[in-house]
Amino acid sequence: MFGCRDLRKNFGRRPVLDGLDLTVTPGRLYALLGRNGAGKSTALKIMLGLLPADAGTAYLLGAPFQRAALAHVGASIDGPAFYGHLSACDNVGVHARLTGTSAARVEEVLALVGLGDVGRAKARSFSTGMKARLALAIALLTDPTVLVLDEPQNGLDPEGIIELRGLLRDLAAQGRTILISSHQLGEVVRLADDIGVLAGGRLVYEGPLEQFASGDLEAAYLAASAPDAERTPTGGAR
Ligand SMILES: Nc1ncnc2c1ncn2[C@@H]1O[C@H](COP(=O)(O)OP(=O)(O)OP(=O)(O)O)[C@@H](O)[C@H]1O
Repeated sequence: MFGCRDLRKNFGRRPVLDGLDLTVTPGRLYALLGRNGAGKSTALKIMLGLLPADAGTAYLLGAPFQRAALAHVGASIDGPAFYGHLSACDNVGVHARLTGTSAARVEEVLALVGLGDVGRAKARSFSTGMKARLALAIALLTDPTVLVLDEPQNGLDPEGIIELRGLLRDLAAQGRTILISSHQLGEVVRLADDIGVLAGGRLVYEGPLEQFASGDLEAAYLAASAPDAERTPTGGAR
């Protein structure tokens, strides 16, 4: 299992995560949704061991989190970080050397994310969307079974979003476990199988996207994700 149970995290006196339970099903694309500042990045960082929790348990590969399991995880959190003076190829190459991945795989992932033709160009010349693709290439480098992407659609144009959707759908169809975050339901509606809506430090809904609301999805999301919404469990909500 990939997910967490009763995760709690305060920054100062402010609870950001307040008993978060989350479960990502292999082979299904899970989008963690929540407004700006809801705690999505915090949750992802704790689940990847980048930030300590105050309480609760993160699970990776079916067991409580252990650093060694990260060898099976590809992630892009907190936006792309690159060496601007290096080419796309060399940026991915740095990670390839660190992870013992072949040079052939570097070319392969660059092609996979649509950067095959610009591999020699310096990363600092890249648009936001190209940088997002480069971050994805690095995340995919080790052919991970678990993929975690913080707001992967940020900066992508409509064509890029369609390509990302195809790529992530293919990866999910191969049985991989995929968790992405987003603050906009509209962005994930055509991408996710399952969603978790984070508000008030916990999930107010977790389950199949199509069961989230019968009518206006956006209105339902805005109501569910409002920080001051009344937290009364209904239907599939928790
Ligand atoms: N290291 C930190 N120290 C103090 N406060 C923090 C820290 N990291 C995050 N926060 C606060 O915790 C809250 C949740 O932040 P987080 O980045 O997890 O939200 P998010 O849902 O990912 O938001 P966004 O959609 O804007 O990326 C915010 O109020 C943020 O200011």
